[in-house]
Amino acid sequence: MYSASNISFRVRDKVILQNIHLNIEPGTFTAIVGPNGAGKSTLLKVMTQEHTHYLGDVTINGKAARSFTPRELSWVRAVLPQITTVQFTFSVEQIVMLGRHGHHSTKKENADILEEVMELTGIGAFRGRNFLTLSGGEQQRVQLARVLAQVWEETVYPRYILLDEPTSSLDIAQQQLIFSLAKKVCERNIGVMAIIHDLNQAVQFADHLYFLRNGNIVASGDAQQVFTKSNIEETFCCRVNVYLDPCNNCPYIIPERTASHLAINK
Ligand SMILES: Nc1ncnc2c1ncn2[C@@H]1O[C@H](COP(=O)(O)OP(=O)(O)OP(=O)(O)O)[C@@H](O)[C@H]1O
Repeated sequence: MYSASNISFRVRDKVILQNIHLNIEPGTFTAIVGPNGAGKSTLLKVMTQEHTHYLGDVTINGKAARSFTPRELSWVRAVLPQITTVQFTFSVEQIVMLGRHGHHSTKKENADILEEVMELTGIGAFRGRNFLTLSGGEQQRVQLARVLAQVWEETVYPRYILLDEPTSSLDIAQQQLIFSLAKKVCERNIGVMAIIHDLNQAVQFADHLYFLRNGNIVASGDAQQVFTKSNIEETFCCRVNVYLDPCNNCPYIIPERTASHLAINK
């Protein structure tokens, strides 16, 4: 399990996270939702050890995250940030292979992993292309393949991937594809944590959801437990109606068009 216990984080006198408890179970999909500025990306950066001056404990498979070397961290968790900038002319294959950096694998093992993740993410057709010439959706699938390559090997310990809004700027089909792929890799005993803005997507894919507001977890549980009108309205200050989608057998929301949300929680 990947756990955050009693995490608080501040920048100068500004409190950004307060007493956060969060678990990512291996083989499951955990979604973090919350309004802009709630602290979601900061929480992800604390989990990944990009931010280290936090209070509380982050543990990965029972071991303090602070005690991992950067290389050890790279074996156990991979991160897809909101924006990944590539400045140089890398081929698609080269980008995916960056995920194998730091591993002690043979050339053959790396080549096999490359093939598997490229096939899963459907990027084989442009393996030799300059990454910068790909569309936004194609680039994001390549970046996902890189992240998967990093934690693909079956190991005795569970691995994790952490995704920060992986589908912003993608069309609806590409969004569904990215989340479907992330959900599928849970089958390899990989725990997935994703920051998701689209609540309907979060509830469709997540086994467990955390609602974050003003640096606090205000609700957590499975969809049935937390995806309620009151939780959503209080967290997002927006009036919504919750319905049941008979196709996916999961709830979905439609926000109200009125400006009455401005009066919520003020
Ligand atoms: N280095 C910093 N200095 C000051 N304030 C910061 C710093 N980093 C983050 N913050 C503030 O902390 C709050 C949480 O930021 P964070 O990026 O974690 O929010 P978020 O929930 O990911 O937002 P969004 O959905 O808009 O991406 C914001 O108010 C942000 O301005």
